[in-house]
Order: sequence, then structure tokens, then C-alpha cells
Amino acid sequence: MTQPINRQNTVRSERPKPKTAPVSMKWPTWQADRKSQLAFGGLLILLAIGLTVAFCSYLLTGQADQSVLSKVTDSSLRESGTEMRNFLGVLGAYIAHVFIFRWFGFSALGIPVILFLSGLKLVFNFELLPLGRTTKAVLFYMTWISALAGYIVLATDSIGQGSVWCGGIGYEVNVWLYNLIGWGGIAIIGFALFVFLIFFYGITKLPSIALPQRPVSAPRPSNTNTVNEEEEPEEEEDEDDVDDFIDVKPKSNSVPKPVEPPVSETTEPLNGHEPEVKPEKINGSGTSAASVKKPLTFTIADTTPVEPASEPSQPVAEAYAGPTDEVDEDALKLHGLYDPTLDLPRYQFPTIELLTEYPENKKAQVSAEELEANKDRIVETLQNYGITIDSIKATIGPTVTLYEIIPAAGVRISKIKSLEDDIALSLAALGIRIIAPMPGQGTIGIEVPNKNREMVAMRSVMTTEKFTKSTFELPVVMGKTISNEIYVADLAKMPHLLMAGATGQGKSVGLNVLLTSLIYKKHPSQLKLILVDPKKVELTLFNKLERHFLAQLPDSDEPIITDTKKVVNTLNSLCIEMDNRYNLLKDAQCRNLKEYNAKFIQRRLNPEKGHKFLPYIVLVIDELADLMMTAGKEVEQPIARLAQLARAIGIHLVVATQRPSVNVITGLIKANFPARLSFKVTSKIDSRTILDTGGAEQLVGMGDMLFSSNSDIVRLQCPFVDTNEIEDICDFVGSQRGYDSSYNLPEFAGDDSGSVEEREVDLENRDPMFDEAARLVVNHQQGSTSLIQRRLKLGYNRAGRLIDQLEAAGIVGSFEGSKAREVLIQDINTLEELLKNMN
Ligand SMILES: Nc1ncnc2c1ncn2[C@@H]1O[C@H](COP(=O)(O)OP(=O)(O)OP(=O)(O)O)[C@@H](O)[C@H]1O
Repeated sequence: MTQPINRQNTVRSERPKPKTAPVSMKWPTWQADRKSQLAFGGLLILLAIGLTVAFCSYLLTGQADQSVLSKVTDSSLRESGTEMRNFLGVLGAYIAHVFIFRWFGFSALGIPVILFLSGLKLVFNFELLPLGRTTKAVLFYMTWISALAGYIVLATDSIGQGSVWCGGIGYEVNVWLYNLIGWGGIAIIGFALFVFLIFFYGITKLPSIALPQRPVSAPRPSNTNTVNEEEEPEEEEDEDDVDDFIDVKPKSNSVPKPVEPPVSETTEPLNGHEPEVKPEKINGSGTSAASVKKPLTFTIADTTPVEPASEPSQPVAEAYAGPTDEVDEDALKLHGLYDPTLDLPRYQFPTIELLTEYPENKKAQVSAEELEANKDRIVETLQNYGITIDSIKATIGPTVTLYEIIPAAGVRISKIKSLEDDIALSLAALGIRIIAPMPGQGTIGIEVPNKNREMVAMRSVMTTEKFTKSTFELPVVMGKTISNEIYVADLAKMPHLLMAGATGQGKSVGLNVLLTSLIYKKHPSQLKLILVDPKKVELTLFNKLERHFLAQLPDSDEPIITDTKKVVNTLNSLCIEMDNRYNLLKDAQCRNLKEYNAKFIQRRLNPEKGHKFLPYIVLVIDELADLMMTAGKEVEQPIARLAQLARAIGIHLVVATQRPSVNVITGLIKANFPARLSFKVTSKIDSRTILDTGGAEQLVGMGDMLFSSNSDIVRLQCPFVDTNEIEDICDFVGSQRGYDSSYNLPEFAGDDSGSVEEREVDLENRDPMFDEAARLVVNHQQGSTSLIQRRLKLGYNRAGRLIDQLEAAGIVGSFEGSKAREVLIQDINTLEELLKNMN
């Protein structure tokens, strides 16, 4: 007797098509290609130079060339070329003739300006002036100057020589105006300028006309400054009245952008799927432009070329000096909320075109016959063991198909579970997993791998709304669930992730997916990565992100950490960073990084007290086993300490290993990593070590994985991102202007610490730079190795030796962890005295 099969299977023949909208599309496709950008940009610069030469030459020789030009025909082109006086021959004369004589007059010189600025932007990614705004202004002034010149030419009746000044447009407009309102046309031309200025500079107030009073007592009009700011913003920097904020000009030359809103407490479930989408908070910058609209003073900076941030660890905030812990009302009023992204205002997020689009036919194809046959076999096998079922339904996932059965009343679940191998045998398939019972479903699930599996392309998941509109702090697209939903998790909530998988099962791809997700969603000012790669090959591609996203020790010469000793130092340095951050949070009376940064954005924390915007730090270790073998406790302890404490202050760890054995994933480490992810492992024991349950040994490889958080386990297909895609993304980010260097972690002296006596400093053989270093340290009253390193352009080791010698000479105090050493000599004269004695 066959059981009735419920035909309402949830086979998804029509899966929602991923939208092709880019995550952050700024350039059309061809522009994303750097080579095309360079070629086209170069052409624009060349054109700009050529047109300038042709136009200038035309202004000098145009009259003579005009007569030749009028005779030019195709047949006489060769001869006329020789007669032309224009530096660029007949072509130069012709183009100049059209632009100057027929159209704009001499103001056509604005055209090469626009071309030149566009070329610079494409070739060097450098905006001398804001491109859009300058283009608008130049186009307006070209037309307006042409009209004004036309009026003068008409009024003075000098059309003969004057037409190169006003061009055809200016002249014709004035003839038309003259016919309309006689000589009153000048009023319309003047009014056009007035309207343009109002809209272009956003003028809302006019200067109050202060009637001259008795000269001695006449007060300075209080609003003079405001008016000037609005009409002639470029002059504002010179105004005395803004002294209080003289240092606080925003480092932007772009239109002020909406700032990250004060972040509210999230209510998303821990590690869960993305909850409902809140469109107004996309990218975490949902505050409406109106609500944070910055005052007009910002237009000043709009035209100021940006200096690259020189101290990434202390961004623009340094300049904002507010009173204690209250809102710095003045700075807030003047500049609006603090915006960390103004560190690199022109940074462009990587575009979706950098990811490969795979053809649709790579989707899972499970035929109706395969489905029916599997169902029948499952039902039969269970029947052979005396288990009858009420219904069975199938859901086709990218890698496996889930058959959910409802057993007849009285069937013991454990009995079905014990038949795992028998069902696998009857289906002649590897990697069968039985989930009994399915959490919250009242059914029993049997996962059967598909014969043809779907490759989940990174691009297809990155374009889904779930990811693009994610409001998570650190959104990571984990993959596709069995029901073809995109699973996005928040690394900030995990808060640390342990990853395991036998070799070749997709770990490196998984790490790349994680890093790509973060890079697509975060601005370099909001996220720093520390990449540890003992295998030395897996993460090297990311070293191009050094000046944007990477953090490292001050002495580091390689952005990706591969050396065990350096790993130990970096972990300890991260512990110091954690302690520093806790001190800042304590001082600010905040419970976590989110609250702290929100307070800083609202200018409620005083940068002079050391407060600054704190980026998230994500530490990725590609192979823990290797480190545990070579450094054991030295690595285990800081990892465990960070994992225990760092969640609140925005430091998150992602640790991967091939060998999830107990001597690698020790109890101490495991207890502090609630979120675990396992690709296929070789044994059930390994699966237990990483997930606390079996199942990972049954996975089918190539990114098939189990993700466990809060004791929920979900099977996912990890997206696939190839190394050439990573390379393109890193090139795209790396080619943009970044910080001066990577984000500096606090110094950690490691074994070299201890008093100088222990390190036997020989003051007889002082470094040749000793005197200079001593003067530097005393002048700055700051005993830091990195200061010496930076100012004297020395390597870390030499700077370290110098600071030891300075300590031995009694110029600086002893090592005090993350803080700079105390300088024991207060003034330069005393120092000179001492140096004289020493010499
Ligand atoms: N999500 C995925 N989708 C499709 N194929 C994948 C996926 N992940 C991995 N693969 C395939 O498996 C191969 C090995 O993956 P990967 O290099 O990530 O393995 P690994 O676990 O890091 O191995 P190792 O530990 O030896 O470095 C890839 O080259 C790719 O062909």
C-alpha cells in the first residue's frame, strides 16, 4: 500500500530573480574599467590643451583665418592648411571659429576648463574643483558673458571686431532683446546673473544696508560676516569673525552629505535573518538631508582641495574642540553632525560590475523524475522498517533538496534518525542529513544532495535587497538557505566567528565572501581589517587595501601578517586597543561602541580628551592550527581575552582552521565563540568539536556549510567569489586616494619591553640621530617611538633603539604600555646643556 504523497511540494521553479541594481553604482560599466578611464581621461586632457591653444591662437589670428575658412572646401583643404595662421592649422581654426565666432565668443575658453577637470578626475581620480558644480557655473558664465559682451558690441556698434568677444549667441540674443525692449535688455542680463547667484550659492539674505552714522560710534554690522559667507563663500576663511572655528573646516569638497544618524538600538534577532527593511536607513546614513543640513559655510570647503587625512587614527575630529561632555552647540550648529566619511570624502564604494555575472543555467536543476524517484525511495525505505508517513513534501535548494515528512502517529523520531545510512544507501547518495525534528516545523527533514547543484554567485546575492538594504552594523552575506532565501548575518552580533573545514571545502572562498561583504558596505573610516595569514598565500590580494581598510602595528612592513611573532604582538596590541577603547567608553559613559560613536557624531564628546570616532576592527585569522602549533598559549590567551571582552567595543574576530581538533579549538577559545561555521570536515568528531553536533561530515563540499549560532543550525550554500573578482575589487579600492598609511594599532613592545637596564643600552655608542631625536621629543613633549619614526623617517627598530637610549639618558621615562612615555626634560635649554655634557 502506498502512502498518499502530498503533491504540494514547494519546488521553486520560479525563484525570485535577483535584481540587477548595483549595490553602489557610481560609474557606467565602461568607466569601471580602469583602462578605458585612463584612455578617455587622457583624451579629454589632450583635447583641453588643444582647444586652449586653438582658441588663444584664434583670438590673435582669427580675423586673418576667417577669410580662408570661408573658402575652405574639401578639395582645397590641403592648401588652406598651409595658409592658416592658427597654431593648430585648419582644424584648430575651424573649431575655434565655431566655438568663438559662431557661439560663445572668448568665453568659449570655459570649454577646455571643463574638459581638463573631467580628464583629471578620470585619470588621477583628482578633483581640482568639484566637477558638477564647476561645470554648471562655467556653462552659465560662458553664456552670460557672451550675452553681456553682445550687449556692449551692439551698443557700441562694433560688430566687426567685436564678434570674437561676444560670439553669435551673445549677439543674436541682444538683437532679439533690442527688438523686444530696446536698450532695457541689460536689465534682463543683470537679473539673470542675480537669479543664478541666488540659486547657485543658496543666498537667502542680502547685506543689510547700514546707513552711515557718526563715524566714531558706528558699530560693525553684526551680520556682515553672514552675508559675505553666503554671497562670496570663498572669502569666509579670511574673516576674523570665525576665529573660533578657524580649524574646523570640514575636509570635504563635495556637497555636504547626510550624516550617519545617531544610531538607535537595533532590535534584530541575534544572527538571524534580516528583519524588515527600513529603507530610510540604507547604508546607515538615513538621516534626511534636511535634518542635518549644514549651514552655508560649508560651501567654502566645497571649493577647497582636500588634504589627505594625515593621521588616520585621529581623523577630522581632532579639530573639533567642544566643551566637556556636553553637546558642542556651536560646532554642531556650524557643521552639523560629525561625519567620519569626510576623512575620504571622494571614496567610491566598489561597484557591482566588479563581480562576475554567471549565466542563469548554473541554477540547480532537479528534474520532476528525480524528485519523484527520491520521494518514492524515501517512503519505501521507511516502510521497509515499518515506518508509515502521512505526507512528504520537497523543497529544492541550491545544493540539496529537503524532503519534509510527517510520520504517522506513534512513530518514534529516534527510529527515523537511526535510518540515516539506510536511506543514503537506498538513494545511492552521499551527504544525506536527517533533521529530526525540524525546529518549529513539526516535521522531519531529510536533505538529499542534488545531482546538479547551483553555484550561488556572489553578484547574485549582493544585489538582493536583503543585503543592499541591510541595516546591520557589519552585514555578511552568508549564502542561500535550503529554501533559496538569502541569509545575511551581522558579524557585530555574532560577535566572533569560528570557521572550520577540511582542505578544499571552501574556507578561503568563505573568508573572501565575508571580507567582500564588509568592503561593499563599509566606508574605510568605519572599518579596519587585520588580516593574519600564516599560509602566506590566501589573503595576499587584500594588501592593496592597506591605506584604506587595513590596520597594523606601527613597525610592520607587510600589511598582511604572516609571521607568528608578529601575530602575537598584533594580538597583544589589539588587547591594548581594547583596553584603551574601554577607557574611552567609560569616560563617555557609554555601554558599547554604537552608543559611543553616536555620541561622538552628535559632538557630545570632547576630542581634546582623547575621544575620537572608533571604527570597527575585524581580525581575520586564516589558519589557527598553524599558530597554535608554533605559539600555543601566547596566541590562545589574547584570542580568548579579546573574544571574551571585545564585543562591546567593536573588535570582532573571525578565526578559521582546517583542523578543528581540541588542541587547536581549545575549550577556552570555543567557549568564547558562540557563532560557528563549518564546511565539510573529515569526521564526526571534528564536526562535534566545531558545532557541538555531527552533520558537518555529511556536507558535500564546495561551499556547502552549516552555520550555528545560538544553538540554531542552518545549512547554507556559501556564495562563490573568484580570486580575480577579489583582485578587481582590491584594485578598485586601492587605486583611490586613501589614508597616508594603514591604521596604526597601539605599539606593543613584546619581548623587547622591560627596563633599559635589562636591555643593556650602551650610551657610549649612541645613534647618530640621538641629539635630533632628543630635541624632537622635548619639543613635542611626547616620548613616542612612532613620532621619532615619522619625523626622522626611520624604521621602527632604529626608532625603538633611539627611545631606549633616550630612556637610558634620562630624557624620557620608562615604557608605559599604550601611552607615550613621559618626557623628563621640560625645556630645550636644559636638554642642550645635557647634550653638551654627554658629548
Ligand atoms: N561557495 C562555493 N561555490 C562553488 N565552488 C566553491 C565554493 N567554495 C569553494 N568552491 C570550490 O572549491 C575550491 C576550493 O575552495 P577553497 O580554496 O576555498 O578551499 P579551502 O577550504 O580554503 O582549502 P585550503 O584549506 O586548502 O586552502 C575552489 O577553488 C572552488 O572551486
